[in-house]
Amino acid sequence: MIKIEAIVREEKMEDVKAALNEIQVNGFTVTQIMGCGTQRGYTEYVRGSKIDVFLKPKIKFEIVVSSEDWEIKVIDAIQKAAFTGDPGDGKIFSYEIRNAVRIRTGETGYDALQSEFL
Ligand SMILES: Nc1ncnc2c1ncn2[C@@H]1O[C@H](COP(=O)(O)OP(=O)(O)OP(=O)(O)O)[C@@H](O)[C@H]1O
Repeated sequence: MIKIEAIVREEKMEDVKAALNEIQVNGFTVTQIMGCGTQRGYTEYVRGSKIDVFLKPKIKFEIVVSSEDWEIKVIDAIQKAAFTGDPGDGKIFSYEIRNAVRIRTGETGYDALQSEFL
């Protein structure tokens, strides 16, 4: 099993949700987070006042899939949906995970994922 973490712009949350629904991934976690990338430590003017911005609000998606084919499909969908071409579009990470458990049934591993599409 592979976990994909995608950190995207707040305003791209609905587009990414729609893209995941489109490819029939409906099990995922969304969290409001703060983060910084290469834009770290720049200056912004808010209502005439200068502020040093370090962390910016972002949205994190977490999706666990059962195969590399699904990993590619999910990453491709997120990349297209979250893209603007401007700095700060975000990052996608993926890594292997050891196990999953469906609490209701006790199923583990692949069986614990939503088997009708993964
Ligand atoms: N090396 C990293 N480790 C963990 N999280 C990271 C890392 N780099 C970026 N992030 C997370 O990704 C978010 C988005 O990063 P950001 O888009 O600014 O990346 P970037 O590499 O600077 O891209 P860009 O060149 O498009 O600005 C950050 O706010 C942070 O939450």
